[in-house]
Amino acid sequence: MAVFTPVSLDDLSGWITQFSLGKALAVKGISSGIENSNFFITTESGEYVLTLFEKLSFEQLPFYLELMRHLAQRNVLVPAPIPNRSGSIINALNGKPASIVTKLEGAYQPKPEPVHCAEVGAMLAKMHLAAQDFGIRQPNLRGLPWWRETAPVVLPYLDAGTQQMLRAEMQFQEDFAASEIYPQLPNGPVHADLFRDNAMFVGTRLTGFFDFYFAGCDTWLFDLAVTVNDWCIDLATGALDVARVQAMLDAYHAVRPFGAAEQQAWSAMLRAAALRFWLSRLYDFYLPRAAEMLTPHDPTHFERILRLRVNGAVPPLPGPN
Ligand SMILES: Nc1ncnc2c1ncn2[C@@H]1O[C@H](COP(=O)(O)OP(=O)(O)OP(=O)(O)O)[C@@H](O)[C@H]1O
Ligand SMILES: N[C@@H](CCO)C(=O)O
Repeated sequence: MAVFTPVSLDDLSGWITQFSLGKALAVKGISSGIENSNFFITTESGEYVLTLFEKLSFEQLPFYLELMRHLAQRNVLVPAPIPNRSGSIINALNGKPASIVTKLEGAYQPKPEPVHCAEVGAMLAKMHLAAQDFGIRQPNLRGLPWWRETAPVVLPYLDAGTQQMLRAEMQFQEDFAASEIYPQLPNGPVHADLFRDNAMFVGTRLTGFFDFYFAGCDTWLFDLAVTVNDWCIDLATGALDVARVQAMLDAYHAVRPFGAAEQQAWSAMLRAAALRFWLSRLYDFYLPRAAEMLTPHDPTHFERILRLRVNGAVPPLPGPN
């Protein structure tokens, strides 16, 4: 259920006149997604996606939507927000902030192969470079300060052995963040949630990344680690698939070569990326919030991934050219 605020063709017909998109012809609710109300809309000028933001406010939205506009203008494959005739990309509809963005072609790839991972790696590097001069700064709101707040809240729900693992990983990440390596890692605006269901493909051609609503400023390597931990694993076990990891890392490196500090930080960053989603899934599982938690994601998936990243070897980043 992903339409919390309904929009009729009548509602849309009046509202759309502020855009240069022609008349509204159709509006259809999108059933996936748990954060916002999303619709495919058809106007005389084509197909678009309309989003009504259920939780994010007018003040919070510019970071995400202006980032998408910035990236789209630099040929990074992301949905482009459509401005109204006054240039505004966030406009109230049925009492909620709303935006129209271009519709990406294709579908998400549930079983990515090395060729898909290479496309994603190259575009991710391009995105990091293109976002460097983006003018609005917002930290990753699911970064270390949020882990510090959240770990004590979920700890009481875990058995003693799992509590011990979470405490140990928090300490490891505190030490890593305070190390000499950490400040040497390049950073900037990142997607921070680039799972396989947040990118579209037509065959093996990537058509774009979407769902930027966890974006924030963080290290580029963290973004890559989040991406590798979802795209390049066997979903059943969490084990890394070396061919997919290699394809993604090589393609990223070809666009934006890794530095020495990043090579040293890689294994710790894969752990950080696993910890971040383990914590959010634990929180959503044990402290559900009304309708959005009808089907909470399984936290043990990221607990398994974290154990593997702590105990197993990980393929290294490609070296200097
Ligand atoms: N620009 C786009 N082009 C094509 N399809 C899109 C676009 N934006 C969203 N969609 C479709 O709408 C669905 C829901 O969007 P999204 O995943 O952003 O939902 P959400 O509720 O905002 O977030 P979440 O994934 O966190 O629940 C996507 O799975 C995708 O199929
Ligand atoms: N990608 C997140 C969901 C939030 O977008 C997860 O799998 O836990």
